[in-house]
Amino acid sequence: MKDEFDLIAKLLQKRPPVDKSVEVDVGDDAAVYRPGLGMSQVITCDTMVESVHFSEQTMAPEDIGWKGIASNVSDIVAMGGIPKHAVISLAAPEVWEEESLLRFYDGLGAGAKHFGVTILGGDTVRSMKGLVVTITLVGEVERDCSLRRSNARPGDIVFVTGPLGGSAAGLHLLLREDTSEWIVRYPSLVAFHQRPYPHIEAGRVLSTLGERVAANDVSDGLGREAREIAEASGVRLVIEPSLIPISPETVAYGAEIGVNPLQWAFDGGEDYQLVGTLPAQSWERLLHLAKEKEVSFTQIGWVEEGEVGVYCIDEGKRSLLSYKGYNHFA
Ligand SMILES: Nc1ncnc2c1ncn2[C@@H]1O[C@H](COP(=O)(O)OP(=O)(O)OP(=O)(O)O)[C@@H](O)[C@H]1O
Ligand SMILES: Cc1ncc(C[n+]2csc(CCOP(=O)(O)O)c2C)c(N)n1
Ligand SMILES: [Mg+2]
Ligand SMILES: [Mg+2]
Ligand SMILES: [Mg+2]
Repeated sequence: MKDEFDLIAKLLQKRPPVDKSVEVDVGDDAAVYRPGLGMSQVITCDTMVESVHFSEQTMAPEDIGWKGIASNVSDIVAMGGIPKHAVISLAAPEVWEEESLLRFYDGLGAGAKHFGVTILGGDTVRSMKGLVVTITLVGEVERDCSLRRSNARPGDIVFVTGPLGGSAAGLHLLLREDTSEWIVRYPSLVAFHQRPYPHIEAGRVLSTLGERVAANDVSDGLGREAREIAEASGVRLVIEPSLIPISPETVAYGAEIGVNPLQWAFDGGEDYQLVGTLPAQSWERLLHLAKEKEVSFTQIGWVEEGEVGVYCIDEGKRSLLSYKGYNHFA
């Protein structure tokens, strides 16, 4: 690369085309877009830091780009929204040469295309150590239809949208010294970690249901995300661990190395499924709509009155959840 501007020009060739809601595209001081009529705007940002969120051993440059988009899409999905436009802040050290940065943008562009996101700009600077990627994503949701963490009430059903713990199992496998032989045996675990697929339709089914729905995406582990719903709503969530969907390969890998896969589900994070609650009388209608949209919802528990928190139920006995989830500063 000749310089910063030459690099930006090359990176921009990797992004999907913009739609007609964009009034001013990349190339000016800021981008301008038109929000959908009658829609509320949703905005989120997430950062990925080398050695914290990924390393050379765990993710190829393309995977970092894909996962950066996916983790932001996941937060828009958790509000029931449609992801729309993103800006990308990139701080790259010298060791990240042009070829690797272009590969990072290949993954970013593929993710953006898959999730229907346009890239409207960003910022490119030098970092002294480690790659740092911050993505800001805007989306939209029908007015007053967003999925709030504070929406859970006693009597509701607690659900998740897909298997949990797979990403943490994949990370465990990728960090092994003898990783290559395990990758061949458990490819789906590597995919859970490197290529998460938040389900936009799952969030959309929930936000267009016309019901009171709470939701949170599982970035920090089921234990942490469920607790955030319990605390925001002032209720008790009761989870039956045997109902938590865990993929067969996650179970098999856990059994082989002597780890209870529930630990990955509760504490691992980065699964980017939803955990949420909704009134029990709407459950059958949700399942019917979900079938049409090819998304899955699994009941894992229910909401009760009582001391705020997350409880697990085992043979009829409730105990306070001991799993804490991922915490950057703990
Ligand atoms: N530095 C910050 N300044 C202002 N608000 C922040 C900051 N960091 C987090 N928040 C806000 O705090 C809330 C919780 O943030 P958190 O990052 O835990 O949520 P999340 O994005 O769902 O989780 P994750 O980052 O694990 O995906 C969000 O509403 C977020 O916007
Ligand atoms: C090399 C390496 N070591 C550890 C982890 C695990 N990890 C890092 S951040 C995070 C929570 C989600 O991030 P955030 O809360 O910032 O959205 C998790 C589970 C990883 N992915 N790669
Ligand atoms: Mg966040
Ligand atoms: Mg979130
Ligand atoms: Mg987090």
